[in-house]
Amino acid sequence: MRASLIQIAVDPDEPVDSRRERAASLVAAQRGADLVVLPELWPVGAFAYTSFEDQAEPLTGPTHTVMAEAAAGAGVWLHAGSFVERADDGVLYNTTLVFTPEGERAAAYRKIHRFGFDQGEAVMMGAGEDLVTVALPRTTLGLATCYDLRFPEMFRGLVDAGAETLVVAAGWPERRRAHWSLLARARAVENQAYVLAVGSAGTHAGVQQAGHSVVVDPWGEVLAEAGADEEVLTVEFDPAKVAATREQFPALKDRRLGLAAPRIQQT
Ligand SMILES: O=C(O)CCC(=O)C(=O)O
Repeated sequence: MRASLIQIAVDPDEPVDSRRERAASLVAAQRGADLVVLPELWPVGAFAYTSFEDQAEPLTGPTHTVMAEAAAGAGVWLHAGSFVERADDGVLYNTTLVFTPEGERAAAYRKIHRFGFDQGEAVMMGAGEDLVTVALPRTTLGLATCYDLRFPEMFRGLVDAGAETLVVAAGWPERRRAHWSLLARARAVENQAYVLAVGSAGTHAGVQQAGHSVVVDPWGEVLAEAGADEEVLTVEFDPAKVAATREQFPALKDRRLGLAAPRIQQT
């Protein structure tokens, strides 16, 4: 399979509509790829909290329209990163869209773990409740967004639901880049799955982005890694390696705690 990770730069001086069109052009240029992935909140910027209300869109708003057309135009599976969704009840969500090569929406995932502790996204947005997987012809994707990367139990849940390729769309800050690289590899090794982690470039509301999108194989080897600036990271990977790794080194079969309610000894 060939995947293209579009590490788009978010420049506050670039109008959102222009960036949407630019993202669509970048997707169009990936014809021939099986899967194209964009990062978290690239239309508005992951840390541009003061713009969330103004830039919120319904599920089928402008980002949905432009990305559906881009997927169909390029004939690719498109993980369109995430955007600020305003639900019918007015609640905002950090929502990821996935489209088929025909431009049909295959999935929508609302970020489960909101970042910011007592501010920003954590107080401005609702939390998703559902784990989401998407069956492609040769692999099953498990969807995660940025801060989700810190929660291994979520990834184990995705693996239990059949995910073999874990896609993390992020707007990860440069100052915690070491965590990004380490956690992406950890999630791949512990789940014996591919990890496609795509970040953004540029500076969102003063927060320098880490870039360094990375693709890790089920053995923990880094297959490809981007630099800090805008770029498209293209990688070929063999989905069959997930089953082969799980068969050759069947650590997932040795799990104990999921089998029954664990006994807890407290002294
Ligand atoms: O966990 C982190 O260090 C970064 C998370 C984040 O920036 C986000 O979820 O938007």
